[in-house]
Amino acid sequence: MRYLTAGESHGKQLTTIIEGIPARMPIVQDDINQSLLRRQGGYGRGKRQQIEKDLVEITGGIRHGYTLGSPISLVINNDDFKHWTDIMGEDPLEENAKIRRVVSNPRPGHADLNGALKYGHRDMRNVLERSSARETAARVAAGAVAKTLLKQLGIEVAGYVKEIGGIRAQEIEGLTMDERISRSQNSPVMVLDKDAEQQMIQEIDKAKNEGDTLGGVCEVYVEGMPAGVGSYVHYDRKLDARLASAVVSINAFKGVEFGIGFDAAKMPGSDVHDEIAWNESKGYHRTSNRLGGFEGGMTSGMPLVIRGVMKPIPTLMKRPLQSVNIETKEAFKATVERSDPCAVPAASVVMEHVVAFELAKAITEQFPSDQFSNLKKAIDEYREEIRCF
Ligand SMILES: Cc1cc2nc3c(=O)[nH]c(=O)nc-3n(C[C@H](O)[C@H](O)[C@H](O)COP(=O)(O)O)c2cc1C
Ligand SMILES: C=C(O[C@@H]1CC(C(=O)O)=C[C@@H](OP(=O)(O)O)[C@H]1O)C(=O)O
Repeated sequence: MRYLTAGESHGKQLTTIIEGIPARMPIVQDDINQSLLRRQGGYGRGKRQQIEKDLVEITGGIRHGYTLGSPISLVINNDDFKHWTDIMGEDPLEENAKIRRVVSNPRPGHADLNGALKYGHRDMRNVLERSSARETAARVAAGAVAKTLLKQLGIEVAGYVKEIGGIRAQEIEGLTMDERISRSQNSPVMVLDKDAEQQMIQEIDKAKNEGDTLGGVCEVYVEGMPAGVGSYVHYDRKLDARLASAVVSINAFKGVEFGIGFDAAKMPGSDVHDEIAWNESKGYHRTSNRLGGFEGGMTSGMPLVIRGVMKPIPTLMKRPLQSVNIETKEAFKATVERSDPCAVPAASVVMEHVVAFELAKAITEQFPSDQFSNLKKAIDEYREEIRCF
């Protein structure tokens, strides 16, 4: 499986093309829309989300509610485009450059300057339009298709917020998967811990009033992955490594950890590793899950626990960062009209979908996947095989 996306933030639309989804898999368009709507929500979003209503149009690869095995193409319109036709529409005339509002002021913390240097764009709108996290809508659409596949194989993926602006959600023992999903989806900041929720809202409001922004940590929790998905034989087949790459590829994500993650550095080995046990009903399992469900680049059969850290949004409303105009070389402060004060809740939805895509990809590589029924049968047989191993 693989996917590509195309489209600019204020252009006409975003397109996703997904290749490798098995044929004859049932799929519901509204499930993709639910994922898109979740990504648009979350406390701390800016004014753009009031303009957009992300709904997917299926333009290829699905017929009468089933996948065909051919590439799936999905389109999401940018409703804001109607306000940007002069700037983003087709207009080759140089004298209209003013109308196109050429961007010569690179914003720190964005792709603007590095992208301009690399591609030679003197109008950095050509960089920022594509490097914008608007593209994550197209990625969520791809991930929603992957989630549909996983769910029908008994694998559930939940994404939620773990930390915002230094406020950390407490771990709640014994939550079921359904509780994780419903708690996060019924929380304005998409967090499982109700006490932390109120504090996070206060911190976001404070940052917003001060014209500042907040980052945080998102967690993705996965149940139902059989042991042995991924591989130890090559660096590029290690599933944890692939997930790390996918998570850091989300805009503004700066790091990843699995299970206890960076805390492992402070602990002795006896407190870090997960001991192996066996019983008739579960087969092999671990008595703890500190390593977050991965050993040797493969799943261990325990729930996957993956966290990603998001830096605070770089566009600051009242505390603009210092930069340099690329035409005049004069210093200026990067002012803006609109930006998200905190997009960590929305980013938790993006991370959930990005993780789902990598898991579905690994599964379809490992098991026969031309037809969905064959994939399902193969996974069921494999689960039984490893239970009796
Ligand atoms: C869901 C989401 C929404 C974002 N919204 C904004 C925003 O409104 N303003 C902004 O300056 N950056 C926003 N960002 C962050 C930028 O896209 C990101 O900092 C930029 O692409 C630079 O990428 P890098 O931090 O990965 O280097 C958002 C990121 C995500 C994931
Ligand atoms: C459009 C989205 O996020 C955008 C991501 C983004 C950025 O720089 O990454 C900047 C903002 O763009 P705008 O200036 O158009 O408001 C966000 O709104 C979205 O998530 O759908």
